Amino acid sequence: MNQIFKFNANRVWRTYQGGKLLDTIEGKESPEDSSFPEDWIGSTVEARNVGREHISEGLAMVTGDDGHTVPFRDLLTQNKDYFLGKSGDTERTLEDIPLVKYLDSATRLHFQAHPTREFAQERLGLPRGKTEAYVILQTREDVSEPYIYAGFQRPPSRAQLKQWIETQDIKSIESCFDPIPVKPGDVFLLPGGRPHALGEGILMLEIMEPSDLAVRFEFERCGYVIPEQARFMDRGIDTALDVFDFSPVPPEQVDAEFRCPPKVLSTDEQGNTLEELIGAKNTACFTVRRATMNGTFKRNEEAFFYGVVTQGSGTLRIGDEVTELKQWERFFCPAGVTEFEYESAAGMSILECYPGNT
Ligand SMILES: O=P(O)(O)OC[C@H]1O[C@@H](O)[C@@H](O)[C@@H](O)[C@@H]1O
Repeated sequence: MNQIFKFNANRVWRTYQGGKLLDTIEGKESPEDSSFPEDWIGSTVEARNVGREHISEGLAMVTGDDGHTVPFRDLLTQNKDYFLGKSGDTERTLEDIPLVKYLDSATRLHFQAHPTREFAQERLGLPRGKTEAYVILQTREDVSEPYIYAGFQRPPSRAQLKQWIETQDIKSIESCFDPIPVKPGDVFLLPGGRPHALGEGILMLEIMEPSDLAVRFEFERCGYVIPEQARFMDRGIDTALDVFDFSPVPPEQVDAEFRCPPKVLSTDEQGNTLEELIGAKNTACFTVRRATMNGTFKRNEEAFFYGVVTQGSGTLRIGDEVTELKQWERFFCPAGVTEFEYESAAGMSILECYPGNT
């Protein structure tokens, strides 16, 4: 079996529309927006889609040498030591594996907030919350000012928000936010608790804690009504309101709070560069780096990671094993692979998504 696992598309049903660009990437004949706007890359997490419990979606499947198709996470648990490795002296578990998605929005998403890890553990009895990061890859040409909403610039009181949610006064809810402009290359970290909504026309790589927990406080978008059970994580509105971080993020603090300027970790005379996009100073939940190369780029890494080719093409070599990499392809590199080499004559850029420091 190859040491590097490549993944096929793994589209997941969501409450909003999008995915035309993902169809195009997959080479579909008539790309179109649909209720499958996300591709969960090598996912070890099952989607929570109320009303579709009879369908298992989210988990990535891989085919072993014996021809059997199994969930990728089953394969990982068969040899955790090799695939997941350790953090210091502590063995890594499935809960350390970030969930990585392509997300391609055709419409603005409904307003939502995700629990922090502490909230998930203390209040929901679940191991992980959903702090998430966005790496913007493309925006649609017909959307002139692509944006996201994040954090309350003008926070309402808890009682006020409760009333607006109950009466679905979306205009008032929206007035708490300013659109934050986004462009390809931008990186954001959205800690659990921060209310947000992604704008229309954005293709991004989303990296998050491995869960599918959301408080959805806008109940109808583009004709689709979110079922009651799916609004407040199957709890009441008061528990849902406890998820929110009401502290203000005034306009002049938005960048410092959410934007993550890349930090160059290393660069060489060939033009190979390794950057940290999300690191320990941003969150303990996961780490994201960008490797950009021209020619041969030798790498040493102790931790496992998901790699996503966002530009160009080339190869990844581990000893004699050579894996071809084309734009948009995605793969998993086990912790047991500590030395590898990227090679690209025409240039290639890879986003590498690692576990965090916890
Ligand atoms: O799960 P629904 O409500 O369709 O939301 C869809 C998406 O919202 C975004 O803000 C992210 O949190 C995604 O990870 C999530 O999948």
